[in-house]
Amino acid sequence: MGEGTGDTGEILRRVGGDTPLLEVRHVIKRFGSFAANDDVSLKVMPGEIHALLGENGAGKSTLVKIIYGSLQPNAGEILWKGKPVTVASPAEARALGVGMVFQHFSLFEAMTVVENIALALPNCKATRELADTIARVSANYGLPLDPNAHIADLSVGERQRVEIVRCLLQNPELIIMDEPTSVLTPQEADQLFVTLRRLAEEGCAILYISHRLEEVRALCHHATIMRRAKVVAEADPARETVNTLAQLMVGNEIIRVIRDKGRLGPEAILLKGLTQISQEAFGVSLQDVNLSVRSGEIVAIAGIAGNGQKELFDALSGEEPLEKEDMVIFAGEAAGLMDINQRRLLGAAFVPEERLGHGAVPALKLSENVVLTRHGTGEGIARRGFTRFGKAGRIVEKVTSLFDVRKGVLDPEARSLSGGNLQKFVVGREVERTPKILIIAQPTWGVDAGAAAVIRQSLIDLSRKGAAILVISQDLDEIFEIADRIAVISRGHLSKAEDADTLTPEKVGLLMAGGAEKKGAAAA
Ligand SMILES: Nc1ncnc2c1ncn2[C@@H]1O[C@H](COP(=O)(O)OP(=O)(O)OP(=O)(O)O)[C@@H](O)[C@H]1O
Repeated sequence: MGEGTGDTGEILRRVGGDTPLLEVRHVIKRFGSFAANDDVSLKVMPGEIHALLGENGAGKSTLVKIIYGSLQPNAGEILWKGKPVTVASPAEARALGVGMVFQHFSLFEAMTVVENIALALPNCKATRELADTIARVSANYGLPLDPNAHIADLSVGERQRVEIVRCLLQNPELIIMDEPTSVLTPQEADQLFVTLRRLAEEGCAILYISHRLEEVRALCHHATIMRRAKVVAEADPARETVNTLAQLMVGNEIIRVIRDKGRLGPEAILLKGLTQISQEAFGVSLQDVNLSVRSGEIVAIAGIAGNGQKELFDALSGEEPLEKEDMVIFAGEAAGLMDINQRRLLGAAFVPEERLGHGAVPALKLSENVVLTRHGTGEGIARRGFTRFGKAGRIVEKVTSLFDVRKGVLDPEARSLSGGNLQKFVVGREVERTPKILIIAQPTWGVDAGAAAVIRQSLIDLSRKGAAILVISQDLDEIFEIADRIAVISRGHLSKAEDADTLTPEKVGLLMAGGAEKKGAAAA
C-alpha cells in the first residue's frame, strides 16, 4: 500500500477543513436527447486525491469538463469552498484555482514549450525567465523538459509533461487529471505519484481519472464510481481489490486474456538495417534497426516515450519514405518506398498512438473514417468511382458490436466519442479487416479494464489466425500479457527481440530506464 493511502478523516485534520473544496450537486448534461451526466453529485475535500472511475463513456470527462467550465450543465449546481459558482469558461475555472491536465492534448504543435505555457498564463510572455522557471519546476517535479523544444518534435509522454507543468505553474487548489499515467513508464508514473502526494500534503486536491486500478488503490483517498451517466458507488480504494473496483465500474466480471501458443508461419515483417536520420530538431534517428516478425506471433517493442517509437511507426506506415526500399519488407515485398495505401494493399494495417487527428479525423463521421482508411485497398469500399457508404456503415455497426463501442447516435463524428470508445473503434476498424500484418501503437491507451481485455484478446486471436503483429507499447503489464517476444527501443536502437517467457518486467524496465539515463547524459 502506498504511503499516501490513509483515511479521509486524517487528511481533513491535516489540512484543517470540513467544507468541501468542490461540491457538484445533481448535475445533468445532455447532448441532444442523450444524457452523458444524469443527476451526478460529488464532493472533493482539500488535500484529497479523489478518483473518478467508470467504464468508457460513463461520463467522467463530461463531468470534469463541466467543473473546468468548458461545458455548461443543463441542470445542477457547483459549489466552490461552500459557495455556489457558475463556471462559464476555463479561464473562470483557472481564476477560481482549478487546473486541468487533458486526456487529449491541447498544445499548439508549431510552437515551443515555453510559448505554449506563456499562452495559458495571464499576461505572460515567453521570456527567458519563464523558460528558466519551466526548466526548474519541471526538474523539481521529476518531469524534465526542454523549454525551447517544439511541441511537434515531442513524444506523447513529453507533451503530457508540458500539460502537467503548465498546470502546476498556475498554482491550482484543485488539479483535474484525465488519465495522467497512461503514457508514462512505471518509473515516470512513480515519480508523478510522489509529486501528487506532495501536492496533496500541501492542501491541493486532485481529481484523478484513471483506468489503472492498482495505481488508484495505491494513490487515491476516495473514489466516486460512475456507470452509464450516473454515480453508482463511492469507495475507499485502499479497502477494495482491483477486481471489486472493476466490478463496481462495469457491473460484471472482466474477461481473462488467454494466450495460447500460436503456430508460426513465414516471416511477414522484416526490418533490415532500418536507418533513418531524423530531420526534426529534437527527433530521434533510427539506427540500424533489425527485426523479424513471423505470421502467428506478436512482438512487442517496449520503451520510454521519445526513444524513437514515433519515428519507427512513421517508417513502418509509410508516413516517412525511407532511403532504401528493402529496409522494410512486408510479406516478402520491399515496401520502404511505398506510401501507406500501397502498404495496406500488401495486407498491412496501422493503428497510431494518437487516435484523434491521426487515427481518426475528428470532424468526420465514423463511416467516413472507415472510407478514408479503406479507400483504395481493394476491399470494396470504392467501386467504379463510387464510394459505398452503406458498406462503410455496416462496418461501423460490426465494429461497434464486436468492440462494444458506446455512442449516442448510430454514426457520430469521431470527436464526439469518449476517448476509450474512440480507441476501441480505431483498433476494431483495423482488426476487422483481418490484416496479415498489424502495426499498432499503445493499443489500450485510455481504455477501461474490461475493454482492454477485449482488445488484447482480439490481438492474440488475430495473430493466431496468422497475422504478424508488432505492438509498440509502454505498458509492461500489457506487453507481458500478449507478447510472444519483446524488444526494447532506446535512443533509436532496438535490442534483440527475446522470448517473453525468458524475461521479467523488471529486466525490461531496466533496459528501458538504462536507455533513458544515457539519453539524459547525452543531453546534459
Ligand atoms: N459533444 C458530444 N456530443 C455528443 N455526445 C457526446 C459528446 N461528448 C460526449 N458525448 C457522449 O457522452 C458519453 C460520455 O462521454 P465521456 O467522454 O464523458 O465518457 P468518459 O467516462 O470520460 O469515457 P472514457 O473513459 O472513454 O474517456 C459518451 O457516450 C459520449 O459519446
